[in-house]
Amino acid sequence: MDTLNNKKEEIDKVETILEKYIPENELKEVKKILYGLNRGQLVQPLPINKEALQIAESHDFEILASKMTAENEQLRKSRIVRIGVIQNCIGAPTTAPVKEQYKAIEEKIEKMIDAAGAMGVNVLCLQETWHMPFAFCTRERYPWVEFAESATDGESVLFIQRMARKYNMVIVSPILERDDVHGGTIHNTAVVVGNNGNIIGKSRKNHIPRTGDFNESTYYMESTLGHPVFETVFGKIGINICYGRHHNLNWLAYGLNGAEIVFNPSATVGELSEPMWSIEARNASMTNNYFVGSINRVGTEYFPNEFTSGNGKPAHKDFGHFYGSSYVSAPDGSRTPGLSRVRDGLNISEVDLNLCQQVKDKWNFQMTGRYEIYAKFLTEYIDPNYKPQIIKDPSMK
Ligand SMILES: NC(=O)NCCC(=O)O
Repeated sequence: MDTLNNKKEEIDKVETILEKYIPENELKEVKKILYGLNRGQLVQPLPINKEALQIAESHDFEILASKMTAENEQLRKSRIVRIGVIQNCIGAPTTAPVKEQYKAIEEKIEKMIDAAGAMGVNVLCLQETWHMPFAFCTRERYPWVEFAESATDGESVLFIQRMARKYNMVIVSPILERDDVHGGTIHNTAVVVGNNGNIIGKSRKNHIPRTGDFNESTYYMESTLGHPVFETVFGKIGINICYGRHHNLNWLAYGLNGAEIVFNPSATVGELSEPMWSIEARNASMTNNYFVGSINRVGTEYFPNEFTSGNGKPAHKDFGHFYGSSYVSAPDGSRTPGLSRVRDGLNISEVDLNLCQQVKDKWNFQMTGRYEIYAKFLTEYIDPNYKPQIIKDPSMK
């Protein structure tokens, strides 16, 4: 069997279908409802230059670009940054030697970063454990743990540092990390590389899934690093890795620590989560008043040995289809179109970070949030003797 990519026919994207079947004037209204408005108008396309288009065309990936604006202020200058998110399928079968698999992905990513560089992207994020297949369904150790690498001088980290330096770009690089200082333990980590190629720090996955084939707790534990926000020359950045997007308090913590952009590098499949994909991160943008870059891998990855999900269904060799659809959502509730469900792609958004404070000043969630009552509630709730506050209708038997 071909262990590389899509075998089943998958639709490319919802946007193409809407554009194909809905008349132009009605489409505008539909888009307003589905994608929201940025300062009273649909999120506008940003012109893509020739160089970036050529790279995308000759290396067979999609490139999208949008623009979201903020009001001009009297005292603060606009803070325009270009955010990029990259999605990709693996580059070689999961049965190829580890080094070969890594190199095949690195080659693709290099071209996509070149295109981001040509478009003047300032802050870029790759998908969850971008340098390897998402093999955590298998529960096998080898060869998958051999992809794990040091967050300071691993092969992919050195590569990303080179690219960051080349394009004066902050790059968030989500990897499988091997922590040699702590007994060679493995973590699901995002390394934050500054625009000078320096390592600013790292964040780790806070919530490890316990659902379906996502057997990740076989490999790594929950982060103990909190909710770090990295202050960079292009804004304050947090990283909420994949399954953390189902946890509202996780999103909240990055917001309370001052994030202006939160990335959600993910690996998730159609049947499990696709209806939730366009809602959760966008909701987090609105309620916490920051931009979110949501990234999901593409393709179907086949593994050599069968595994089960513990749900009575037959054993199988793949997770299902990773549906891509990476997009950026804004604090005002608007969002960009998504990338393809089946192709590699780079989605760029030019944004004004001043929008974060402007939306805070409009909605006042930070003034109306009752953090003290939630803190009290949670303190009581985690007590083993907690009694739920339920008032029962006395007329019920
Ligand atoms: N990678 C990962 O955490 N996936 C879990 C599935 C999901 O959250 O949709």
